[in-house]
Amino acid sequence: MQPDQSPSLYDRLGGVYNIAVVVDDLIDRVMADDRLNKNPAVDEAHHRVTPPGFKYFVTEMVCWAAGGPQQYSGRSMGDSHRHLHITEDEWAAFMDDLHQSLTKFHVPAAEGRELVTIVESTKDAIVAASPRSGPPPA
Ligand code: HEM
Repeated sequence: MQPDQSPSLYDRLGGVYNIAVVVDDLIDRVMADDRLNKNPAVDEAHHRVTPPGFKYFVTEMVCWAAGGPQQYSGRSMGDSHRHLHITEDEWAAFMDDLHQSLTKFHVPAAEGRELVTIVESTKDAIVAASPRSGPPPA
């Protein structure tokens, strides 16, 4: 970091050790969330992928998106979610899980909002890919 630059979100969150703690809690919530697992495709995938591997990819992605030195090495959000047919209600449940994890670890409001903005930026690739998410905008 240059002296005249403000610290990245990654640095303000405390780097990978802190980000991984929040992702660990979030993925535990998401994988056990009945609101998500009532979707059979999500339920199948949640029982197929291993929690450590899933946490690894999401941690890597959040670190990268927050300005850390990591390079995200997983699939695109469209490629990894298209087959899951995720609905608006399921998206809302995921965001509720995220807010619970941010609250649990007392992530400061400003940094929490920036993280939520990053996650929201993936919504079109994750939800709009679903044939069940409604008609395309006019
Ligand atoms: C309702 C919301 C979501 C649900 C139900 C969901 C569920 C899943 C499931 C089941 C998988 C494994 C897919 C498979 O291998 O067949 C997956 C992969 C993944 N998801 Fe999500 N997800 C959601 C939102 C998000 C968001 C918001 C992010 C990131 C900001 C994210 C990041 C990832 C990553 C990084 C992978 C791994 C990609 C790979 O395997 O290469 N997901 N998700």
